[in-house]
Amino acid sequence: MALYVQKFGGTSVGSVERIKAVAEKVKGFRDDGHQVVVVVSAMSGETNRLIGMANEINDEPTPREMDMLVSTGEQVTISLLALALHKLGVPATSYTGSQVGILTDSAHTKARIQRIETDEMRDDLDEGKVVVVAGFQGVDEEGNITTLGRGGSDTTGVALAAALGADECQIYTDVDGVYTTDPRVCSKAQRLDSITVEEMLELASLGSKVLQIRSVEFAGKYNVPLRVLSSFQDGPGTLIVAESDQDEDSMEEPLISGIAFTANEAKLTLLNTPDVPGVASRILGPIADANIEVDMIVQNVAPAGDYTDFTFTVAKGDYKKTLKILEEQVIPDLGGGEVNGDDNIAKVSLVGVGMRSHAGVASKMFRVLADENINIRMVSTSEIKISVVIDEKQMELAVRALHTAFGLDKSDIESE
Ligand SMILES: Nc1ncnc2c1ncn2[C@@H]1O[C@H](COP(=O)(O)OP(=O)(O)O)[C@@H](O)[C@H]1O
Ligand SMILES: N[C@@H](CC(=O)OP(=O)(O)O)C(=O)O
Repeated sequence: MALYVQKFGGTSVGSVERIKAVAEKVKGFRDDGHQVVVVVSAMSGETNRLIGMANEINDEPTPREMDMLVSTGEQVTISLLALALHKLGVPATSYTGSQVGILTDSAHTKARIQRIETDEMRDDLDEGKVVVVAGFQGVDEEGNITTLGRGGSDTTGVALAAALGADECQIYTDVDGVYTTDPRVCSKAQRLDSITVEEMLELASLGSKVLQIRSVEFAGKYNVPLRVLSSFQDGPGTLIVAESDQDEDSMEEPLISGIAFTANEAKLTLLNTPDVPGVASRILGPIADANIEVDMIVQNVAPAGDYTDFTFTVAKGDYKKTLKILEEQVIPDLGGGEVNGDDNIAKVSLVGVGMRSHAGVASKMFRVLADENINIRMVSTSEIKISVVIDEKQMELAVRALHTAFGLDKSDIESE
């Protein structure tokens, strides 16, 4: 007998028929003698619908009320799934995050889990019940409902699996695993049997939507066996593994494991800023004070005592606010300069632990993009990733060209 935490995403519970299909799947595991805790998201589109209504009423909604509102999406699906399980003769009880004891800090809309009470879940499991938990939500010390950030049900799933010491956390979604890149953009993308925690962290943080980054962090930190699978077809999915657990066959790692991309950033350049100590902090300080996260940063080298350009990226949603801070606070403070902004950019990233031991990945990447006439505007690297910023309209072309050039296309692998 194993204990599984199974998380079903929005598409997997997107209709009454699909909820019934999830109930059948869960019943199958229980009939095989396993204990199951199910975490569900809201029906696909529901969270956006709720946010849209709030924005129609108030364009600056308070985070506490937003959490109160958006947490209702998951309350619908937990009860419907419990009812579907009852209909199949399976005893099941549904719980909101607050009822099940998912305690978080008070950072509304991006709360972090601090503690999970497991006693009630364990009692239910021991009584042979399926436990159905609302993903994406928790409760703070004062009893306020909180949410964990978009895509947060993945994190609920992995956190519950860690707290319960589950044998595996299974993330059921609308693709049958983690692919070399988003299969919706590149039809030649192929499913990976396994991927390391580190690589998955990079892919998630660089835009691959398949897992929320914090769920991967949790899995790494608490050693939770984590698998991504399809809700709609059987198959082994993709196992997220610690690097040391990779099997012998994969010792000769591929150079690149995956390609991530996002069009969700904007670029800002301060031209003609004085090149003296302290300037970077005077530019980025007010931005940090406004709680805006900065991603890539590039400062041009200037001759001593001269002027320089300073470029950085922020989330597209923070673009206008950042522009305003630069124009109204930073430029007057620096006593000069000019702002240049662009929110039609995309970031494309190659990720792979194999990069550590191979030179020349960046130069090959740049050559492939040059051959496609794609201009690179910014570059950033780490030990296992290279990211470039390019024009948004060339994003998909870049992803496909790089996918082919780095030997990731389906036909390349199949013919090996
Ligand atoms: N490398 C990747 N592998 C698999 N899917 C990816 C990848 N990058 C992006 N995706 C996208 O992630 C989607 C699944 O995530 P999401 O829509 O959040 O699912 P859910 O609603 O089940 O949580 C897929 O439909 C796919 O388009
Ligand atoms: N419903 C929430 C939480 C979530 O995780 O959804 P999904 O599993 O469909 O990505 C959201 O839309 O962000």
